[in-house]
Amino acid sequence: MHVEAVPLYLSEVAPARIRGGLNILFQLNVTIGILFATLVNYGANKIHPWGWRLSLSLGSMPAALLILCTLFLVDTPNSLIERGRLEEGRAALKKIRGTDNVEPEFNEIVAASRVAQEVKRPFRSLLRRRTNRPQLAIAVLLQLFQQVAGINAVMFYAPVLFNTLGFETETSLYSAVITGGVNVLSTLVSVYSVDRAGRRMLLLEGGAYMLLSHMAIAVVFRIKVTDSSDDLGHDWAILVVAMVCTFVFSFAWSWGPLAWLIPSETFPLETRSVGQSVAVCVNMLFTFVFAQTFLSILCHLKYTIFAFFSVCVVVMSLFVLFFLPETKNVPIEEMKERVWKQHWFWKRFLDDEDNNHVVVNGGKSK
Ligand SMILES: OC[C@H]1O[C@](O)(CO)[C@@H](O)[C@@H]1O
Repeated sequence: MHVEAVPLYLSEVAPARIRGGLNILFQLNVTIGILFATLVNYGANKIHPWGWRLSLSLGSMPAALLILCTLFLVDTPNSLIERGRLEEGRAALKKIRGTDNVEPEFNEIVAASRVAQEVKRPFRSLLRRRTNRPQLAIAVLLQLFQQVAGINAVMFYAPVLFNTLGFETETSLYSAVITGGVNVLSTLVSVYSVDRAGRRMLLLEGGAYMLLSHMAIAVVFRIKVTDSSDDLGHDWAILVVAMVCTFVFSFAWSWGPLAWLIPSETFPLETRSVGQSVAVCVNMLFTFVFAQTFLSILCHLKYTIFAFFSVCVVVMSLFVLFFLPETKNVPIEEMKERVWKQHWFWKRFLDDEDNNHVVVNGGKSK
């Protein structure tokens, strides 16, 4: 529930010019959580025989903190207005913008909420109406791509992977702490640059480095890991660790945070919550599938799994190049006019909708 609600909440309250950076604070906290968990595992590994109990139970701490902090949150103006609480919505908008001059934005949200109220079944509308296809396709594909790029092969199994490269258990856990630290630092890069460089640029650049690192790992495994020995040798193992860090570094400034940010800012109000839920569902489904299958896939496919990740990165980068519109600095309720209706491919879905209105309204276009 938090994964669905937090990116949406952040995108709705943020002013357009810093929306990306603010939204990415969500993923930053995910990465801090992962680092924290890895550090706990590193320490708990030394406590016999009950260290694992400590590892598991400490997971409740961030959950408790989340519940506590949620008590202090106010509703977003968009949500208040959508539920008909106009004056409260206006007051919330003034409060979060720090100015009384909010009428233009208030009117935009009111207009969006009128359209939203006409949609009685958002989930059905999301799946059936052509006009929702662009956002739905992008949300689903970004989540799918984020996972097939191989991040959780690394995040979940880094210690096992490093172990198979010949590192001791302790060194493997330590290496996982390093990748966790790289993950946090690089997400900070994204917070800083997403509203300057734009979403497309980060995804394309990140993709290039991810490709490079996957290919390098595939080549090293191909050359050095044979059936008779799984031990790479010190220098090669260090090279692989460096490439894993490069991969995590480039993922964390690009696909990691942006697969959450973009769906949360592109859906119109009427399908925003349900669209984000679909995105979360796809992400969790593929995370689960990877968690369950990666080790046996690695045993069977060996180095070719990294070749597979490389192909995925090429496909997802081509998708960004041709099909992902830039949403930097565009106010969230203006996406339809300024983004979708201008895009060479996706605009046909909205043109059809306008034509339908003309027919339905007997020639009176809305
Ligand atoms: O930081 C890496 C983590 O981020 C996610 O992609 C979520 O955005 C997880 O699937 C992964 O474990």
